[in-house]
Amino acid sequence: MTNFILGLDVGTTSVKAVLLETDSRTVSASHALPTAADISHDGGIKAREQDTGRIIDAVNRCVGELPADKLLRVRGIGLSGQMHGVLLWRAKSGCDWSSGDSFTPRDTSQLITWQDGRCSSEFLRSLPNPDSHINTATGFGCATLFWLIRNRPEFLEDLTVAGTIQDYVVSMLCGLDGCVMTPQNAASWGFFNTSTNQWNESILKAAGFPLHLLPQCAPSGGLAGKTRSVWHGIPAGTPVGAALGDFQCSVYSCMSAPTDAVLNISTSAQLTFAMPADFRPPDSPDPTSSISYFPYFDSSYLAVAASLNGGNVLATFVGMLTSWMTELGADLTESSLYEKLIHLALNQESSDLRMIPTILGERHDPGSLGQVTRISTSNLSLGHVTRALCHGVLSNLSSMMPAELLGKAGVSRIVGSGSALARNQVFRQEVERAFPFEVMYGKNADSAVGVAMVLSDRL
Ligand SMILES: Nc1ncnc2c1ncn2[C@@H]1O[C@H](COP(=O)(O)OP(=O)(O)O)[C@@H](O)[C@H]1O
Ligand SMILES: O=C(CO)[C@@H](O)[C@H](O)[C@H](O)[C@H](O)COP(=O)(O)O
Repeated sequence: MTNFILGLDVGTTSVKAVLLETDSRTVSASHALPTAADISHDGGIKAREQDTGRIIDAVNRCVGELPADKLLRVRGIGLSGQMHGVLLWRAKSGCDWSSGDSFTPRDTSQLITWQDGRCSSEFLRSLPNPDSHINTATGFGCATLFWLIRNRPEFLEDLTVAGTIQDYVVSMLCGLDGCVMTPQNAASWGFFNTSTNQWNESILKAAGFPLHLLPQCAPSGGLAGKTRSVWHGIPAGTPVGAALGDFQCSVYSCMSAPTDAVLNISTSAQLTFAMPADFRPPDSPDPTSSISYFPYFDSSYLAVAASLNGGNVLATFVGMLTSWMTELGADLTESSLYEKLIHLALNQESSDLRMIPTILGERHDPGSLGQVTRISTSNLSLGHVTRALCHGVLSNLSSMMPAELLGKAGVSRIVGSGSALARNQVFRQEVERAFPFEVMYGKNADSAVGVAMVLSDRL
């Protein structure tokens, strides 16, 4: 009888769930749901937070949509999700299982995400130098926790455990008292040395960081525990993998040769290729470099241009138009707006309007925000603007990781993944124009499939 692995990706915009057949390694069922979890804040500290209850509600609904007979035959659960972010919860009371075969969050904070901008450059300069090759940026878990200790110490009083949102789900499913984190997610928090796979404990301690909030480290691809209860029909005692990074899992789902680069566009965007097996990163970070080296599996690394400005650029434009239309008394759903904008931009093959769409800055250059230039009377249509936005996202990525660099690394093909790329043909056209390589689009190429494959390969 066929068995399945459940793969779940808790993204910034949506939750994706897939059932992967263990024998054939094919996707048998899948479902995605938006989390609609953003909490609005007015200016001030540039906070970007999400409501934990809404995210978990989307996770539960998404899994609940999968075929019940197949959920009974799930033999392993893998989670990936948005990296860098942090939420806190109270040990032993982080969730409530009393409603039956699913859980709801109880004593938790909101999720402070990778898009958070509260750590200014001045604040980051006040932090100790890490013993890590990865530079600490705003939105990184350890930087956010430092900010909370210094600015909102009361926030940490009753909450005793910290992790990413995907680590939280794993802990709740397994009924763990603490948090288990893989190097993939730990590296994304900063102050973690990927050569020794250890936190910078002495550096953090000397700077007054609450060491008890550092998760325990587990290998990427290893197990965190077993489900403590039946969950949507999935039997109690089912093995659960320690959570992985969404970026590494999207690569796992579709990189089939060392000559492949992977381009993922979801809320953010990443262009990446695998470093040779013997590559070891430098001892210290280069804060001005647009390329970083993130741990993959078994001491290997991926070189990545991780852009903060991907599908969210278009989502912000759609959000802006929606609110303008509301103010003007018109009404159009977001999905029909996407459809119309994409259609209009496809009819506008190119534009002389120039958009630098870095509305969140970039980690290597946080001060460089978006710009629009070459505005004329003839390039103000929605087709021009949408085309220029999509072109700008790809130009920015190709400036962070130029084609020549990819060529020198031996790349001969780009594999596309992520739903923003899959759903937007204008993005796909711009990828093909930005890079002189064959571009192919992975079928089912995304993080939920990747994390299920990892578990299936390693269980
Ligand atoms: N109806 C739509 N048509 C085309 N693109 C869309 C649509 N809705 C959302 N998107 C794009 O998808 C992006 C989110 O992709 P998703 O894979 O859900 O993100 P994440 O994995 O970060 O949660 C948005 O930022 C937006 O660019
Ligand atoms: O910075 C990196 C990797 O270094 C990020 O891109 C990482 O993948 C994060 O998880 C994303 O920013 C969030 O992912 P997504 O929701 O945009 O898919």
